[in-house]
Amino acid sequence: MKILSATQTREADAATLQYEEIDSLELMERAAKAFAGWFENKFMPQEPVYIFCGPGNNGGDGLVVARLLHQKRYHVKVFIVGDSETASPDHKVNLQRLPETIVPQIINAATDLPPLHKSHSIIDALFGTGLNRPVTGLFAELIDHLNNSSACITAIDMPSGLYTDAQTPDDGAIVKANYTVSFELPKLAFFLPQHEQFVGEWHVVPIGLSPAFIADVTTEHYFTTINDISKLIKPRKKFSHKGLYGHALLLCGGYGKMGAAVLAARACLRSGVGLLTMHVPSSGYPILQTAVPEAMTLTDNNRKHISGLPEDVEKFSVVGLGPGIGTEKITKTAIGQLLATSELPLVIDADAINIIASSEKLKAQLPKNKVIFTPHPKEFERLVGKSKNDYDRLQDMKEFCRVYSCYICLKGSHTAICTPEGKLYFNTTGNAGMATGGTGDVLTGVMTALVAQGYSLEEAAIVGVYVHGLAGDLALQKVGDIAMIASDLTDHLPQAFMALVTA
Ligand SMILES: NC(=O)C1=CN([C@@H]2O[C@H](COP(=O)(O)OP(=O)(O)OC[C@H]3O[C@@H](n4cnc5c(N)ncnc54)[C@H](O)[C@@H]3O)[C@@H](O)[C@H]2O)[C@H](O)CC1
Ligand SMILES: [K+]
Repeated sequence: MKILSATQTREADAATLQYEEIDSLELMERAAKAFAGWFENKFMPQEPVYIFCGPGNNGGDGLVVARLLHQKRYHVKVFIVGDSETASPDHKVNLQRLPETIVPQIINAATDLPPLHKSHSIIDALFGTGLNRPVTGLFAELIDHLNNSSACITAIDMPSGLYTDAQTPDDGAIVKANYTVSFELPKLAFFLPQHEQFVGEWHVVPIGLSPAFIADVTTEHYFTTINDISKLIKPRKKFSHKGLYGHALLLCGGYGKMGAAVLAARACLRSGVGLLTMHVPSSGYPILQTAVPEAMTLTDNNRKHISGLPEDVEKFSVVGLGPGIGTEKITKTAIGQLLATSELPLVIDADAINIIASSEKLKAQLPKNKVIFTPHPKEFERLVGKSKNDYDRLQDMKEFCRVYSCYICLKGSHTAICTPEGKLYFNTTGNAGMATGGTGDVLTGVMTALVAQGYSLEEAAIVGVYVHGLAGDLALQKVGDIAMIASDLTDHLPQAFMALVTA
């Protein structure tokens, strides 16, 4: 699904009015109704609701929400900041439509700020996608007041003060919402880790923005949904044999880190690969043969580290490398040999990323359009460099993928997948329980298996990340986030793939 910019959201808004021949008041009513529906499911009518409205249509939404919640017997108080003479037309109309029993309180100075209590439920309707400068002055004082209270804050569309799709200047105040309920599509800002404290838990409610407009609009930014991903899943053929599903090679493991190889191998096998060969340091032989009997195991000449490659590397469909391998010189030499002699697609993780990051020569040897990197933020920094903020990091990632014609999956709460053309997909599965050792090794195994089966690199990257997170979400229901370990993900891959096939 597409992520629209603030400008495109406004255009979608206008297109919807035109196609549906409705006026903007009706769309505002729809948006507020969708928000109020969400709110009623979350908060009981007994709790006093304080709604803070700004001068634009976000404030207008707040006024409609006040009317709708009042009808549902919520105890609503409305606060309007500044001069309502300069408010947007739809804001003004909905101010008139408030029931007589709701008398808005005007905030003209800091002394007008109401005391707040943790039993209050706050709705932030100050600014939405129309924010066009950092929030300062009285608005900023109000935002500080809200942030310093212990009341629960729900933002309409955007946490006020946060730019929708660009870096917010440092001098602007931003609401720290517990929940953000946004209209139709999530905003780019929601996917960036630096905004977690402002956006809180985000939800999207549909308001019927024109599907035709959304289908036509061009963007580089996408988020993945179960429908997008299930369409990409390749059904198994009836007259199947293992030769149809590729032969993967995993170069993984080191002395004391053979578990990484086991995790990657099991995940690879649970993701549909036809055949799997492991190449591990020789001390890993009994471990792999015992722990993963389905995989074939080749041993390196070195006992502790990978120092070379198997013969006939070209017979494999894909190589996954990195988990547990360390950064010894001999291992670096082996990777150099792989890059110099093979044109196979590669899934590169962990210390293989660190090794490549440390050498311009190796970077220059990366085969074009054949590499997926799966770094966590530290590995990303070594590979691509340090970025000033999350937006710059997206630009830096696009630039790196363009220069080296590669794919990057930057792992995080919303893993970002970048293509050589600069397309960015944000993943929507996964949870904090997955922040534990070995889950990255599982991802390497999953993605390697998908490439082996003939998924394009773009498909393997977005499907792999999605199914890995979905396995984590399914595991969450059984073991919770605190006790979750990487093997729980592998154990839930079958259920995750089944969910995608039947979606
Ligand atoms: N398509 C949709 O999703 C719909 C969205 N709706 C809601 O409308 C807002 C956007 O409304 P808009 O009037 O364009 O902008 P805002 O309310 O966010 O604010 C504009 C208002 O505020 C002034 N302003 C901007 N920045 C600042 C600042 N830093 N300090 C002070 N004042 C500022 C600006 O000059 C304007 O006066 C969207 O988020 C939704 O909530 C519709 O209701 C339904 C369709
Ligand atoms: K808001």
